[in-house]
Amino acid sequence: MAAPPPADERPLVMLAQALFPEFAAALAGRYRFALLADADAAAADEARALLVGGLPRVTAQHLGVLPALKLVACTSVGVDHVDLDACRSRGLSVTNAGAAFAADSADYAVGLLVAVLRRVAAADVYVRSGRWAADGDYPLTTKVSGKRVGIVGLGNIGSRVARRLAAFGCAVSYHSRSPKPSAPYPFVPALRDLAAGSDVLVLSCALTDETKHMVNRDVMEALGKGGVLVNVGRGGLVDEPELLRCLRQGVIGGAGLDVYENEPAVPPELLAMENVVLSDHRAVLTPESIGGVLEVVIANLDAFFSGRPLVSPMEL
Ligand SMILES: O=CC(=O)O
Repeated sequence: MAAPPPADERPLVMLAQALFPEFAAALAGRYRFALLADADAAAADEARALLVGGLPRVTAQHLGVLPALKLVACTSVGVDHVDLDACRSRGLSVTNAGAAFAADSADYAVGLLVAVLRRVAAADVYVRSGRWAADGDYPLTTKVSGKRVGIVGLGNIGSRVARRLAAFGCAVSYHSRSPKPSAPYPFVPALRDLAAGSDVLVLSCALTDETKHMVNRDVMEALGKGGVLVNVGRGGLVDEPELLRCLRQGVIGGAGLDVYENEPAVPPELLAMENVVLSDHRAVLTPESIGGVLEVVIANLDAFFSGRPLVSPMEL
């Protein structure tokens, strides 16, 4: 009689949603997977780790069907899509992408800043539509080098934005929950004051109950009519209807937006504004960064299942 097949000893990892094929291929040798939406009771009872790929909403109810759960491993930097209160009260560990996306996000923030101040996208449309030959040069735009830039959130991304802009001769200052003793830039305790002293405000902080709608009319009025808002954090950091009003009324001068409050919905009014550069929440996404995140996820899962300290645990 043939011997029974050996038991599959790979640990089970529950998936909040299907993985990118690259992720699935790289992890399949080490782990078994079940998809939360389809998992049977045995898998739900067994799973000690939940892998949250992308930004699907993970509620207390989702967590509640996984009684053995100890780890929520996210592939993103921001974890506002996960009910962190529920994780805290269950004593779950949560990990994020660490610094894997930071360079790409910082590069992109600087790209948006340059694109808005120098009207790169509008000039591109101008040339493509034949208006250069027909109507003459596109109007003059604004110099980037030497601008005063206020960075909101001086973490892995914000600190890289600061370093890049220092090379442009920009005067960088920042606002965050608390001053960073090692940062060589002035800390500004009130966001309104940071906006008042900046030509450009770059948002690179997490979305939390405290930071939701932190950029309100008052902050935009302080930024002023020549001021530009760049957001590579989360749409919810900004009161979006107020942003639309401020752009329409010329309260601020422009915006570079990679994120929105209700993605993938983009307020239609933005589409017609020449002083606004838009993209589809892609600041973090390059094949190189995705490879880096894969390494962080594998390192966290391997550490968890072998009882070693996690690589990128979040403070809850
Ligand atoms: O926005 C992307 C992320 O948080 O990783």
